[in-house]
Amino acid sequence: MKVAWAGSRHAVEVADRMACLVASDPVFRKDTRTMLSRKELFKDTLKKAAHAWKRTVELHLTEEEANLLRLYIDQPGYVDLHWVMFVPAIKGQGTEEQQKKWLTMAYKFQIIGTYAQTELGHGSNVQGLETTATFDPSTDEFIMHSPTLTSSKWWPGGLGKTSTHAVVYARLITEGKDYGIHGFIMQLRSLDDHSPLPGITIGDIGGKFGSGAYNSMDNGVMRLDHVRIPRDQMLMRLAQVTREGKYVHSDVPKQLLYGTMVYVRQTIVADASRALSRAVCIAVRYGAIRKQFGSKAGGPETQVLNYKTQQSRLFPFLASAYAFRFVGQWLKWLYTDVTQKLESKDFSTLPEAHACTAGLKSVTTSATADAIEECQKLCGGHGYLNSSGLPELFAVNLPACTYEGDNVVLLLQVARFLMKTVSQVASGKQPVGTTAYMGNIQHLMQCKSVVNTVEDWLNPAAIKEVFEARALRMAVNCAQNISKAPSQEEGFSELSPDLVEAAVAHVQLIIVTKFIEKLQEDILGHGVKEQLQKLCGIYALHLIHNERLGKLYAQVRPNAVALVDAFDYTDHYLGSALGRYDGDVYSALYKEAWKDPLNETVVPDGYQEHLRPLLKQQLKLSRL
Ligand SMILES: CCCCCCCC/C=C\CCCC(=O)SCCNC(=O)CCNC(=O)[C@H](O)C(C)(C)COP(=O)(O)OP(=O)(O)OC[C@H]1O[C@@H](n2cnc3c(N)ncnc32)[C@H](O)[C@@H]1OP(=O)(O)O
Ligand SMILES: Cc1cc2nc3c(=O)[nH]c(=O)nc-3n(C[C@H](O)[C@H](O)[C@H](O)COP(=O)(O)OP(=O)(O)OC[C@H]3O[C@@H](n4cnc5c(N)ncnc54)[C@H](O)[C@@H]3O)c2cc1C
Repeated sequence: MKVAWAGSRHAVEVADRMACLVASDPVFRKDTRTMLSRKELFKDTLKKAAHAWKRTVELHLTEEEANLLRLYIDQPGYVDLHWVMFVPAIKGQGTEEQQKKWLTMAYKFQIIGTYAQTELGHGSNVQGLETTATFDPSTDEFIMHSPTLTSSKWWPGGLGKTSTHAVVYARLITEGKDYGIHGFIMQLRSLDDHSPLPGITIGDIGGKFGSGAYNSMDNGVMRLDHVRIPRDQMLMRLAQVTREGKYVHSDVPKQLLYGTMVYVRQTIVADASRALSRAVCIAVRYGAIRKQFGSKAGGPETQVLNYKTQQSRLFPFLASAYAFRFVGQWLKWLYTDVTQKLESKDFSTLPEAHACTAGLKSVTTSATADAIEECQKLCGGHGYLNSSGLPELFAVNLPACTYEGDNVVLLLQVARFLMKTVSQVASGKQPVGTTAYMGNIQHLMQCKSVVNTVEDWLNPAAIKEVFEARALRMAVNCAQNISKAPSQEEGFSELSPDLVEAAVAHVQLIIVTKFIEKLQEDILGHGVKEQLQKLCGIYALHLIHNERLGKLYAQVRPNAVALVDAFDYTDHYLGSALGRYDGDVYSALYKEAWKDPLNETVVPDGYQEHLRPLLKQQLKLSRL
């Protein structure tokens, strides 16, 4: 099962090696992280990042190994933005010459970069950004400026205190005309003393939800006051400004400006499955250790994992973790495929790649955030302790519903793609890829489900048909209602809640389909495929019909702990007293409690000033 989860034996081996490297290095300790002040936490993040880079160089780690090392360190920081957004933005939007110049420095960490798109006033509406980049032909420079308070860059990770450079998104103005949003490479801080360059006001935007968690990241604010940069720092793969100030568009679609977001959304699906699997791992393992109530005859107490209510709340998450993992692996393939096509100037699959990444990012991150919260409840009181690992896991993953595109905004993008496809089907065009099922419109609009029993839910063809019919009928229904509205725009707006539901149904169909396709591969190991079939059935059935699932849960229960062990997480990475591999939960909780700074003294600070006088006064009064 470990191989099925990781994707290959090689993937299991590399992941194990990197996880152990992190777990055995004292610099990467994280058990007291939630007790650090913001300043201590930030410094700790800088230390870990520098140490990780040192180890990467010393051990000549490959890119795959270095990425895993960073993952297992498990502490958001500026390096994430550098590798996940700054470097890909230059790769996707820079010319070959620009890539050579900037990536050479970025790969050696001679510069640290971030992705500065969002502003105080606009995040979702990228076309509404206000920062300007005005070309000055007299000096061959762009003047980068924040004309209003709301144009202040706001949120970019690493911007607050760390980044020396950024890809800054701004409205390009040349020859008096506004050509809309483009990317520019800007140096922000001195490479000698790290002070902001003239005209740049920069800082951190302040503390965020939860202790520890995303507070390790210095999300930043930046104002620009007529800062000049050379013309060749405009990212020029999509469009160029000539020496004379002429705007020239390349023969690539302008949507490639959003390419970095497509890339990151794809990686976020993998992050979501990992976060969900961690929460499920904690809740399942703890559920096997925790016992409450016994039989009336005074027999042994029951493992809480044996309660049917616990299973019906928890096993759909276990199934979802596997479902998201497999769809994430497929999405990575889709992204690689579309990138190769783009390189040979085939842009035909770009809309589908956008819809798939946007939709899967939305559905998986929303489900994951909800599931982590529920896992906290599934662990009872102890789940609420920081030492359970769940509060921090929740706080770190909750913003994934917002960053890289608010989930509802992205689902509306999927809906727009679906409405277009429905109208193309109506005019006789055969849909392809993940919308190919829409071509079967006659049958799917009328067919009746053959699913009656739990066993039917293990029949892939039956499952697929149910999901296809549901998704298609919801999409067609929306399209018909939009066509009755006074205008397409008004109809879309009025029906947006239904459109979001139709988009979710389409995305769930993709997830179910990819799970089924996974089951058609050669899967080694005794009983592995059978367990995965049951999980696939649970994933599909819990979305459609919450009844009849008990039988499947009972079949999964004997292997529940093994199914979470297959995630192959070290105790260091899981970071949970409740989810420990050895099950020694109570000693761990007890030990963790004593690490809290409040326990450094037996009598707390503040006793002399506030507690003692109060108690003495009350004592005096009671004696009167
Ligand atoms: C423990 C450590 C973990 C490490 C993990 C690290 C990860 C990093 C962590 C955090 C980083 C977070 C970084 C950020 O958040 S960066 C900022 C991200 N911002 C957004 O995502 C903004 C969302 N908004 C948008 O994407 C767009 O504005 C929009 C909603 C898509 C609307 O755009 P616009 O107004 O231009 O467009 P239209 O709706 O009119 O669409 C025009 C056509 O373009 C097509 N389109 C839109 N987007 C794309 C795309 N990305 N790719 C391809 N095509 C796209 C759209 O479908 C329209 O096409 P049509 O044919 O219908 O005209
Ligand atoms: C932790 C974190 C890290 C981030 N890192 C970065 C970074 O490194 N670089 C960067 O540039 N940005 C970053 N961001 C910003 C992030 O990308 C934006 O916050 C995100 O895109 C959402 O935009 P918004 O904040 O403008 O939300 P808003 O658009 O203001 O959303 C507010 C509400 O309005 C709704 N809404 C908005 N538009 C519509 C619509 N058309 N139809 C229906 N409902 C709508 C949304 O669903 C939401 O409920 C980060 C954000 C967070 C939280």
